[in-house]
Amino acid sequence: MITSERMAAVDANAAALGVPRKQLMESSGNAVAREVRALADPGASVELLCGRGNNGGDAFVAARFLSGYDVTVRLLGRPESIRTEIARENWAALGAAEIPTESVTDAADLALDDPDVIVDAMLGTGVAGALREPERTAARLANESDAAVVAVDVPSGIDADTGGPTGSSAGSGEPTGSGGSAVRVEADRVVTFHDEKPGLAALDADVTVADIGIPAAAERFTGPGDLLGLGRDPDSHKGENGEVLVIGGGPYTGAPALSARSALRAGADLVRVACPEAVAETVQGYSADLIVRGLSGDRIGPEHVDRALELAAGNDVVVLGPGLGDGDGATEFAREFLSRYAGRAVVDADALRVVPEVDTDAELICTPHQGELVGMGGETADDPEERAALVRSFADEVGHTLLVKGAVDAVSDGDAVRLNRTGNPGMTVGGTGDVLAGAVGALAAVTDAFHAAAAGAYVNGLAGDAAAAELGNGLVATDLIDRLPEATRDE
Ligand SMILES: NC(=O)C1=CN([C@@H]2O[C@H](COP(=O)(O)OP(=O)(O)OC[C@H]3O[C@@H](n4cnc5c(N)ncnc54)[C@H](O)[C@@H]3O)[C@@H](O)[C@H]2O)[C@H](O)CC1
Ligand SMILES: [K+]
Repeated sequence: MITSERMAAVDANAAALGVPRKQLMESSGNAVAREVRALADPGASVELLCGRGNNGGDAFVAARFLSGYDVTVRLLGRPESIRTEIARENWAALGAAEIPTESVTDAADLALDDPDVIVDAMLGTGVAGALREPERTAARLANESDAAVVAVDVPSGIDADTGGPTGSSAGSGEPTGSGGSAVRVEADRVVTFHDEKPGLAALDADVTVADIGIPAAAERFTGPGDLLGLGRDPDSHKGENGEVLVIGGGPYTGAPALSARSALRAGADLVRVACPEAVAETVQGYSADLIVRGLSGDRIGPEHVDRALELAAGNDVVVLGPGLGDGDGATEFAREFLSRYAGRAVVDADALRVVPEVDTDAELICTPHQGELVGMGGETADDPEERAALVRSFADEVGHTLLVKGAVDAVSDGDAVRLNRTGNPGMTVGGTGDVLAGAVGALAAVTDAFHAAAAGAYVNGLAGDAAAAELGNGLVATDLIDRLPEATRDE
């Protein structure tokens, strides 16, 4: 099963792996044509109802694969209004190949000549709201005809994620808000691409999943698609893009500052640091962009839990551990803090060891390297696939998301697993783990824990690769921070 949102991410990842959308559309169109061939012999009449997006583009390709059939390609809209370049290219290819096309803009001009097969390629996953005209009328005509109806990717008017009508948030199959009942194509067959869609199972249609050549690596590994949708809403206000509290420092002062600055560069609006008073000035000295809150004394200990919880309450995410040290008081603090905190937290460094034993309502993203993973009671292996399986089962066991750092990072929430290949040996320098924890913290303020961990690993490695390209093995952790804004851009 794959949601529309994940499908878009995987699509972008495939393009980054050298399999561009045009190639995918070619395979999609081919798969649609195969379905038509299975339904009707050559000579049969096939009406392709095409929208102006890529769903329509799939049908332009299908028409090319249907030589021997009496094909009509009917575009709902003017050719100039075809929205994507690849769909336009495939439309142009029809003309060049002398495959008959028609374009209809007015619903009143729509009529179907009793075809044997109708291909519904009006709307796929790019639909917004209930069907408009002329799609609405075309859907009615398709439903009234005796033809076998083959839907491309998803029947037009159906939300692929819910199975309900498009434009209804309930997705329950109930009519949409504007009074009229929702029109949707009642398909006999659906050719859907790459993987099953959650909304198709309940439909009264035969569903075929067509492999369109998206490599498994596009799902298995992080890629640029994992950043889609993480960009800022242009209308947002200060604080809406994430408020992060870093709790750490004491024996080390650089670590919490690195995490905090990283969170800012990865997109958080406000980042606060709670650290011992004795080092507060030093931490503040690293950057005027940080809001530093002192906790009495020179080490964080259990006496600071109340204050830390108070500070945490105003934030979306806590990053716990950078520079905390492994003293008994710090460990006790981490244990008690987590047992009383119920929000979302990234846990790193010396705070990791308390995770397996602590009883917490918090949602944690733990960022151990192999050694720390073993320290937590987890297992590791040399083979990356085996290691990924172990990370998955350990995440399931502890009930939290794990991001296990290595040459290839492994991320799992106990269910899904994603691997990250960005990064380079130059990043074994001190502080890059603090940068990662901060970046994941910033992302966890705007998306779910698993997505934040995967995207955080990806951007951290990408920033490291950009730094290494310029500085080789001379890179330092702050070089990554400087390159995070570019690495996190989602276009
Ligand atoms: N990897 C993939 O996901 C692949 C997908 N393919 C196909 O592409 C479609 C999705 O294409 P997209 O261009 O994003 O959107 P649509 O074609 O579904 O439609 C967008 C288009 O339709 C118009 N529109 C939107 N809402 C309405 C409405 N309520 N009523 C009428 N018209 C509407 C508007 O103009 C939009 O721009 C996917 O389903 C697959 O079929 C591939 O080709 C292969 C890879
Ligand atoms: K469709």
